[in-house]
Amino acid sequence: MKVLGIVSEARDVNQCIPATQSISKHIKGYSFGELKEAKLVSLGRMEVLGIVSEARELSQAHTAPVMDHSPPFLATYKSLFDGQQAIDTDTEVVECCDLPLIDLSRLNDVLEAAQCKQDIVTAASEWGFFQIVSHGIPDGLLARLREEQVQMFRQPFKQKTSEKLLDFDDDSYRWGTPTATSLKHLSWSEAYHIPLSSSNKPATSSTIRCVIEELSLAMTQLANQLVDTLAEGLGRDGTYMKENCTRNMCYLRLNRYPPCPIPAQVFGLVPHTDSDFLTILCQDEVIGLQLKKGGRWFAVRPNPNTLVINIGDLFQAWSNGLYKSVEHRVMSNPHLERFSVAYFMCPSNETVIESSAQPATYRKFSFGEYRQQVQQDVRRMGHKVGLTRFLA
Ligand SMILES: O=C(O)CCC(=O)C(=O)O
Ligand SMILES: [Fe+2]
Repeated sequence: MKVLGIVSEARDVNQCIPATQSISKHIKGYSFGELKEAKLVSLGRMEVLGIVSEARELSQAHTAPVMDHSPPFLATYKSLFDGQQAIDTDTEVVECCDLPLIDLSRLNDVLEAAQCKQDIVTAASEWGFFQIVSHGIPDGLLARLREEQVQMFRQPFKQKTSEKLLDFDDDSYRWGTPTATSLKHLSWSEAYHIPLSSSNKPATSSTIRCVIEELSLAMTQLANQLVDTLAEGLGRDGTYMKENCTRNMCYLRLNRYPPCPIPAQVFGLVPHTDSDFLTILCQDEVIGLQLKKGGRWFAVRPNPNTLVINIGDLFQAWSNGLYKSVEHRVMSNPHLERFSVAYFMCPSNETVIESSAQPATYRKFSFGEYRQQVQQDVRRMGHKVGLTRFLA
């Protein structure tokens, strides 16, 4: 417990560092969340004290004014903060969990392939979430994207809101939740939302452009491979999905969760399910992602060496509820910033989602219809209702 005490001192010291440049970097590559969650009592006392004094030095060196790259959450959403309740997650006991881990290289081994496919189907049915290794996306490519992502978010806030991101769409930069009417609907995060259709425009020579192009090709290949396996598990083939979810229908979202001074009051990303077939998520080492399983919230232990896969609403409907689109959220963190990248596998608006199983749990609907309903619910009620609107 002594170490935890020291860590909390480190945490207080870290609070003084305006840029909050991940204390994880100063605690031997562990984020504070990990230290706390995993109770890494094996860390030597002297080592931790050394880190604390390093943090102190840093705090003194960083007496610069507050960074101008973070969005003005407190000022903009002031009316929501006045007199509102906390989101009340502090009273919940949230356990840490490891997602089922699947080594995709087993798919290429004649002896292992069938079991590997079964593991994917089981994870999609029981968890709606799993993590993968040997996924074919080069580590170097993911690292280059992360570098570019950090640079993009480090631009002054004004520049992010006023400048078009290269030749991507005008409104690709988003922050907070403009539709929020209460604190529980506000997300303390910023994002670049990039439709991959814009990849078809003539490529500029910018690095981010090239990285996104390369990554989206690799992600599409990976998503197709997963979809083939998951469709096979339903006795169907993946052709329908691959034909309708072409790369130019998909999205990439670059997320940043700035440190939040009032973490008990606001989420980093509000609880939601994804409105797609499948999401591929690449997170950093900072804890934050939580998912609901059996009515309880679990914190996903971050593993930057894996990619996280989660089933979206459309797959749940198409599989007649066999695969689960599970509610998830990101907790805000008072000290650490967090980055993630999500690839959303979406079909065209005209694509009709219909289960082949009988009796069907959901009526058939087009993706365009689903999207419109989600937007309408968010506008009118402040939150998404989702698939229950489409019960048969
Ligand atoms: O940042 C994360 O870990 C989750 C992001 C997410 O759920 C989303 O963008 O839909
Ligand atoms: Fe999500």
